[in-house]
Amino acid sequence: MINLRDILYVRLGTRDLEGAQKFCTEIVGLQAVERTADRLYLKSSASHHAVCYFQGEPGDHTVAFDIKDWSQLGAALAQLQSAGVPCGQGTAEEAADRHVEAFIWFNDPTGNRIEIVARPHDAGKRYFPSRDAGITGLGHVGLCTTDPARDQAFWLQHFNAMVSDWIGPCPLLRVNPRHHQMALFASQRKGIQHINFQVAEIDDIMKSWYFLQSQDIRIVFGPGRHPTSGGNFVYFEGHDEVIFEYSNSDRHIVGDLENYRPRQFPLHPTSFCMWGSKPDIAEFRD
Ligand SMILES: O=C/C=C/C(C(=O)O)=C(/O)C(=O)O
Ligand SMILES: [Fe+2]
Repeated sequence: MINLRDILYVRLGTRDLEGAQKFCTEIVGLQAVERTADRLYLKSSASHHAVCYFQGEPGDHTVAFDIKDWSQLGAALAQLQSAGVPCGQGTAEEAADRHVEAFIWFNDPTGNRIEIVARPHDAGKRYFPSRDAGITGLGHVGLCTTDPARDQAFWLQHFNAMVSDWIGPCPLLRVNPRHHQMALFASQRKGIQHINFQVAEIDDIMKSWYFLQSQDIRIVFGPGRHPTSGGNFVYFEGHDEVIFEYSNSDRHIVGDLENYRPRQFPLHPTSFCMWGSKPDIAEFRD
């Protein structure tokens, strides 16, 4: 069993680093902390970064989690290798690029690239955004899956992942008490379906909703409220058509875990939004 602690960062290929920087700083409210000819690092908390754009193919996505016990990284790789999962050890140069001490990578059964990180670097500096969106940190990703049941079984077999709720066949998974760090949404493709940043309060979501509209940003869902995590949300389309979400979900699964039963929500619009907002997102349509 590989014990993960939390989601740490995403890596996104782009052919336009300048556009990514403009969108993420001026619209999303992330802080650019480092920019080279082929890299852009953006932060949303005390961690060195939450998003790294690299010069590459749009759609080339990676999601990283940090491992609870850094000494178990080798054992994690051995477990994945012996199960025949495509995986490998990151080089020292690749670790430096990620601002971590060490990492391994693997592909989930859909083909999503996942990295498991040991000893990620803290910044020693506060997150100081250029736009006050109220962001408190990277919350979760929606990850595309070509077979939700198969990929759920994979995550439950190898990791400390637990199902918090389902929408249709799609599980919302947690590796710590927060309601979810990853949701697997059925799709024809691999890659990140949306990137969630947590914000402090509903006011931040509504202020952003007005702000995004004033900037002609395409709102693709919300404002609304998820019955699953209980969070208020707004989703919008960003650079390279990547979808971003702000939400203020504060549901934690704690207490009598033995008897916790994940709730099954039907694949129906009310399971995505209890206020009646309709998503304009392929994977959220029933
Ligand atoms: O609309 C479905 C998504 C639900 C939630 C939630 O409960 O917060 C997400 O944000 C998600 O799974 O991405
Ligand atoms: Fe989400």
